[in-house]
Amino acid sequence: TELTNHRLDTAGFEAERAEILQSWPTGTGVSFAEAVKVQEALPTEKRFPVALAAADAQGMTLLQPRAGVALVREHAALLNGLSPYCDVLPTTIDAYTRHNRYTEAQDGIDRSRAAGTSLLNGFPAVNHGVDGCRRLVDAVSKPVQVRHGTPDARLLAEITLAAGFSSFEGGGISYNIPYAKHVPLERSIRHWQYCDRLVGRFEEEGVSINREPFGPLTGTLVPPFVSHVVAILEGLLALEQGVKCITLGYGQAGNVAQDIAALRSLRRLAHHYFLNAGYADYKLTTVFHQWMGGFPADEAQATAVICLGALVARQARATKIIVKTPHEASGVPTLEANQAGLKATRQMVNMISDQNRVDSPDIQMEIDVIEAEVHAVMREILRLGRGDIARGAVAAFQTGAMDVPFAPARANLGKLTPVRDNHGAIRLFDVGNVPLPADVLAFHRDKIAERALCERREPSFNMVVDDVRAISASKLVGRPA
Ligand SMILES: CCC[C@H]1O[C@@H](n2cnc3c(N)ncnc32)[C@H](O)[C@@H]1O
Repeated sequence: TELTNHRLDTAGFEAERAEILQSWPTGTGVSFAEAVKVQEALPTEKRFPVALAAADAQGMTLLQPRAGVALVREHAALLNGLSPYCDVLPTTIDAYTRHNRYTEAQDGIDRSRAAGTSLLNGFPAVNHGVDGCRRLVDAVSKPVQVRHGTPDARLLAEITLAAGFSSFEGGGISYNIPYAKHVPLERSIRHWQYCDRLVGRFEEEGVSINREPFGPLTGTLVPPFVSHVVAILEGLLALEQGVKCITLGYGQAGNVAQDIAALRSLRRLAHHYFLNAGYADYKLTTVFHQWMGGFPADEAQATAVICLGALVARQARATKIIVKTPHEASGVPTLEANQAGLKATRQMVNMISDQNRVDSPDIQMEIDVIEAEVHAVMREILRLGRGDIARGAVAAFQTGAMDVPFAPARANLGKLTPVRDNHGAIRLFDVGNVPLPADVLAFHRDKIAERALCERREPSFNMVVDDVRAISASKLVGRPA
């Protein structure tokens, strides 16, 4: 049946559920009635929606690391090592599981056991099953979220939610375009309607589960409007399936005014589109991801990047920060490196929290530009989808009206090309087929011309390449050698 943005019907959902739970042996351990009981038994200090609502009400910013290792006991020990330095916990899922390659994940578990150390780049939750995941949730003392990159996360959602995880990251666009190559967008959006419907079913039983679309996308010079449109679409798709607790995200790009503007505009735009679509019964929070691009290998320099992200997130009053580590350039961080990133972030957040928010004309100008861009693209999506945003999203990626820079997916056109301006803000070197208004295009052109003049070189793809490498080379703008 054709993809539409309508709540999945019960019969269809149940039929699909039976099929999903048969797709791997651990699926047979899932019972929805039992899952509701496990969720109901969670103490409030282990509920993600409660932590988010409290932080939002008090204007606090929660710290969350990423972390995931192969075996239950080691992963629990890792999370308990991080817990004193953060407010909410992750469980980063391994790459095999993200592509439903559970046989290889099992092999990774067996080899990790034999080696006495994790040989996977995350926690293989599907293979550990409900029992293993419940042991993990019982072993920690803070809310735990599933963080991954899975186009088909249906079984992962069933197992982890049945075990007491109370937040689930991802979406049908944000976990396809940056994470997959050959998965049709219709398919991943449809799979995530299932995940959102499952969360909606928990909500109907009085159990709230947080959903967090993946904001940063490719994390490489992504213009704020591009990630905002995906976030808003995935928020709308989730609301239609009965999700009530939504966190929308944004990945730090580097220019302080633009990043603050991006986070503030994200909240306003989301409410605008959610309310316009007729939803009112939801809780919205925001998450700021510290720099997602290339990191300096030097740990002191990497810590500076982490601190810049902490400052901006707190200035923008993000509800949550995803914290990086000084090992970002090398791979899966050690416990100590992860703790270091959290401690530096906490120090910065504390020092900023007592201060008033900085405001500047730059911030409002960036907000105006982002809002004009988001409205232009959302209008096109609604036109292409004849009012249906699921169909409109698919069509927009086909025409290039939506286009994520440096994305691997075949579903993505890849014509839009970003570049930094003279102050490091993300501008458009090539707008591709994105239908932006003429005055906005002129704004981008002028800002890039300013840099070209200053660097005495023509705007070119060399600037883009220089920018992609700049922060690893301890700069923001990729100045010519
Ligand atoms: C959004 C995903 C990219 C980020 O996710 C981090 N990441 C991936 N896997 C793990 C892991 N197993 N433990 C701690 N961090 C991890 C990377 O470093 C990067 O920052």
